[in-house]
Amino acid sequence: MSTISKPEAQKRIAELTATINHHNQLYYQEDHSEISDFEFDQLLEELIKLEEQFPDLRDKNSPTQHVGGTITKEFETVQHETRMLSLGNTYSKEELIAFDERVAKGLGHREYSYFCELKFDGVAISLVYENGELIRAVTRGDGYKGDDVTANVKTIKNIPLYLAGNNIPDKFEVRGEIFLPVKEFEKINAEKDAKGEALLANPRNTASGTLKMQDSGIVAKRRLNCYFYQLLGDEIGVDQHDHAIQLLEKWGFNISPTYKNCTDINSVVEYIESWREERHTLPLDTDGVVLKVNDYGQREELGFTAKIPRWAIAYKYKAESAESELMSVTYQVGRTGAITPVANLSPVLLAGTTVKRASLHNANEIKRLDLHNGDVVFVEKGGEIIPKITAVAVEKRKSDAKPITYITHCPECGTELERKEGEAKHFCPNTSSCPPQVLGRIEHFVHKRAMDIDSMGTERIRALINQGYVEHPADLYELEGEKDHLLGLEINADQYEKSSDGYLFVSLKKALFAITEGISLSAIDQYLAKTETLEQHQKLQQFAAFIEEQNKKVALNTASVHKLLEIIQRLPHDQIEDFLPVSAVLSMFVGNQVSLEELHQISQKKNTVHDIVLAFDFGLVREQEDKIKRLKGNTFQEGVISNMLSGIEASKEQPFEKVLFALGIRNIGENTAQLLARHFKNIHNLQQADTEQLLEINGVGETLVHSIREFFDQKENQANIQRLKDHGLHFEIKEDDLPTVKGNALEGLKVLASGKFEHFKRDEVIEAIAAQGGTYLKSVSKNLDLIIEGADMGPSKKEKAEKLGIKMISENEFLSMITD
Ligand SMILES: NC(=O)c1ccc[n+]([C@@H]2O[C@H](COP(=O)([O-])OP(=O)(O)OC[C@H]3O[C@@H](n4cnc5c(N)ncnc54)[C@H](O)[C@@H]3O)[C@@H](O)[C@H]2O)c1
Ligand SMILES: [Zn+2]
Repeated sequence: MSTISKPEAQKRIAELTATINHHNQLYYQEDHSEISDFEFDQLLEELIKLEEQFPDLRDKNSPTQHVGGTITKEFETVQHETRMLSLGNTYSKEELIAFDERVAKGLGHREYSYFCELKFDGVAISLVYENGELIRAVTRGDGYKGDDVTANVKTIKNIPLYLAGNNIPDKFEVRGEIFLPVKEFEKINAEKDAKGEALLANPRNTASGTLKMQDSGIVAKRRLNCYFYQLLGDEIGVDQHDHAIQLLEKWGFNISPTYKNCTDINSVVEYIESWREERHTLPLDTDGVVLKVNDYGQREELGFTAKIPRWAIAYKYKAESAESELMSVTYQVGRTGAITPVANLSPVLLAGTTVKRASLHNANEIKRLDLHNGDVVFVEKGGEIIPKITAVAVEKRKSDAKPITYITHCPECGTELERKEGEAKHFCPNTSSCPPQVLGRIEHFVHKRAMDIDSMGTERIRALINQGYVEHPADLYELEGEKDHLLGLEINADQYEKSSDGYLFVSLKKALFAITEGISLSAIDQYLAKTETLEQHQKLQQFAAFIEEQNKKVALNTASVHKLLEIIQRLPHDQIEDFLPVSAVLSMFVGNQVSLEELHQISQKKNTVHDIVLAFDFGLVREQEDKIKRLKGNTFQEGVISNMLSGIEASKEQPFEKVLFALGIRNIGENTAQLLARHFKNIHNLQQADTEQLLEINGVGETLVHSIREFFDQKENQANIQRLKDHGLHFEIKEDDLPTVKGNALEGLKVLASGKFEHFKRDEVIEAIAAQGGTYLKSVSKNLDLIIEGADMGPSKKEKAEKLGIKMISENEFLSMITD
């Protein structure tokens, strides 16, 4: 043990306490972390050790003495009947064995076994059931009392609201971990990315934030899930954990099938090892293994400390770290114009996947790391999905390595970048014609929920933008006239990439395909997959051996590869993993008609091979043309073009509310667009509305008023609306767009609507019921007169309604009732 004087210890304890409290507050209250779990656990461990060394310096409020969370003011506070504890944790096998020795000693060396489960990385929840019905769901809070989040938890599909079966105790409590499946998390982020919104950091924080939302409707959409791991109650009739888990399974609770009973610590270690990599295939994030003494009697003998049980411990997997080389920094322009620097790395294997890139977030991060070209860096994949660079091996830096300098101009459109006071990110201010920003606008416009134009995926839109066909949505309605030029236009899928200096690169795969003969794309794909972790020049060198294996035109193909290698040598150092400079490849095909330097320069201004070739007046023979064709991306074909054009034509029939949403006015979502469309009936009224009139509408606030003003104040927007109008889009409401009809079809009736509806949103059904003289009730009870049954109405609700003999009608029956 290190020697530290008492005053020093006192000072350090105060520091650690403040830091840990700060991170706890962030983690539990704000669903955000500034340091990794490992770093956090190390701080806590240091504090525990100091307090052990100087027991009289241990404050009863120390973070070592209570669980990290607290309750909030937003929910009702509920006292837990049994305290919700934390778990001790360790990252080392030695400590695991030490734990086992304490258990053995505590039990007087009698036989015992461990129940092993994965440690699910989500949010702890306690559910109380009475008479087979879920009556309360409470968060862990400070361990003694938590937040009542019942309404939110009830929206989680596989949490049973009612239990069916025999011998279910009148009252019991079950605990588990609410989580967001990784797939759902990725889906949410993909949607956010498409809208140019900030991405969520990880599934745990997202789950935690979701559970604390005030609107259960939004919670329901997030598709949370839950695994259960503990059963509590006076009359549950089991005295072993494995039996309790089996009971829970029988009663219909969701149990992760990954658990295992282990009779000694060695098989626990085997269990841990068997899941170290395999856990990445599970539907949720896990960060370790929890082992618990299986027998309840033995648990009681071992007891608890202030914060953790002595009969259980969590073994946590340390985030893996790997060494890699920084090849280059490229800059991505988001759909909102935000610039994100990306580190291109030599590929390394990390936590089950090959990593080639790491996010650098912003200029501050590059400064913080003091990144230089060619640096050897450490990458880590923690709770976050995208790997990050944690440090630089400065001692390995070459003496002539240049520091990375941040770009000053947008790599997409050349506009000078801006950075607002107090903001970390740089922005491209050219919202109207910077290609990724235009892309964001067009993608939003054609979206299913907006103008609903088919056959216009991201790549196709990008192609149309990059090649100057589309800048504003109104341009779409003029594509018909360009029909002939569209045929054969290159769709530059993922095969191109721009280097930090703006040079055009093409994928290695396409390049190898184009320079060789008789070797298929899929064979090249397989070769690249096999050599994934090699450095790029090794991939190229070993490709010669692969050519021999393929045994097709060996001499010719080998010569081509050598020539390519030689040409690449002559170009500047900039590298992008798995991409090659287009100029290098093209120069192999066009012979001496133009110099490599000239080609390279032009590739800085162009976005596709097609564009570059068009820039010269080459005299090419058939064979050369064929080679160039092999290098190009997919092109627009007849069928796609006609689908696209008829989709564009059909979109003219979209109602005003969809058009309004499609315009992409900031802060006008789908619902707001609908609200405004129905209220103002046409775009003219909306534009003329003064602040007061706008604020009168329920759901419209200052921010929205500002966005509306800002939008209409721009002349360009006015002009574009006019163009869209000229093309026949609807800028006023048609009366039959309105579903709410006044009448007395439900006079005096108590009505509930349940499930999903085709023609109504949640509050619209309620509105429609009220408009017909009915009273809306929230739950199924014998007071109800009528239930309108939507799709996917909860089975337990339905069963209860049937039992009570309440009349149920379908959405269509309801529609004809109110329109008669
Ligand atoms: N990065 C940060 O800033 C920061 C800040 C605070 C806390 N943290 C992290 O939060 C955790 C500490 O919080 P804690 O006190 O909740 O401890 P813990 O999360 O390590 O352990 C207790 C919790 O584990 C959960 N759990 C998951 N699977 C389980 C299973 N199979 N059986 C039993 N329980 C299971 C339960 O919700 C239980 O409440 C640590 O992982 C710590 O690194 C990080
Ligand atoms: Zn730009």
